[in-house]
Amino acid sequence: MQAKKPSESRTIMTDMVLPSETNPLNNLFGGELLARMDRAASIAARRHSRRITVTASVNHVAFNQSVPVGSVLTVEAAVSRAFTTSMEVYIDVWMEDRYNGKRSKANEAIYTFVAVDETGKPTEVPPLEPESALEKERFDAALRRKQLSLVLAGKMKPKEATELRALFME
Ligand SMILES: CCCCCCCCCCCCCCCC(=O)SCCNC(=O)CCNC(=O)[C@H](O)C(C)(C)COP(=O)(O)OP(=O)(O)OC[C@H]1O[C@@H](n2cnc3c(N)ncnc32)[C@H](O)[C@@H]1OP(=O)(O)O
Repeated sequence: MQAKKPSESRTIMTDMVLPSETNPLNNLFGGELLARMDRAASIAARRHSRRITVTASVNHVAFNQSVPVGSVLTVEAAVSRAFTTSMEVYIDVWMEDRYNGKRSKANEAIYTFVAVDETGKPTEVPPLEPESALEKERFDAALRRKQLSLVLAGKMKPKEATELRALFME
């Protein structure tokens, strides 16, 4: 299968924060943000694989900054590494200040998607070829994150997580 670049899966969704999506402090619900990220990441995984994709795990989410009602939020997702049937998707969330238009990083998350056929059976995806320094950095660390996710899910024995263990031996 021919390798693809992260730019081929990059998905950018911009939308505003409505009052119905906020908590009593008038900030965006965490669950609403997770759903927006899932939608963008799912499209990125589909653009990379051209297959049906399912969310296998949410590996990392950091709510660094609250997002007030009325904010304009941009969710940017791209495949950061493809394995055999799974893809890691890195999501950056940017917030635009409603008064001065200044853009700041509001959130970051990493999701894992698996490409499946019509029967739900995992199916192979094209490899990923990172280009920029940031894409290469995310690509390199993705294997350790996959191993951590599998260990936490009870799908891999810690002693088999060679690259992850090496991180703690340095
Ligand atoms: C084109 C443009 C227009 C597109 C326009 C479309 C718009 C579209 C909008 C849709 C809007 C939103 C859509 C969201 C998508 C859902 O929300 S999907 C619903 C939620 N997710 C699910 O229901 C998934 C349920 N789980 C499953 O089906 C199975 O567990 C899975 C994920 C297929 C994995 O099955 P399995 O038996 O564990 O398979 P296995 O062969 O062991 O593992 C397969 C791969 O998954 C990896 N894996 C399994 N578990 C984990 C884990 N916990 N952590 C990391 N990796 C894991 C394995 O390592 C393996 O990776 P590879 O080494 O092959 O790369």
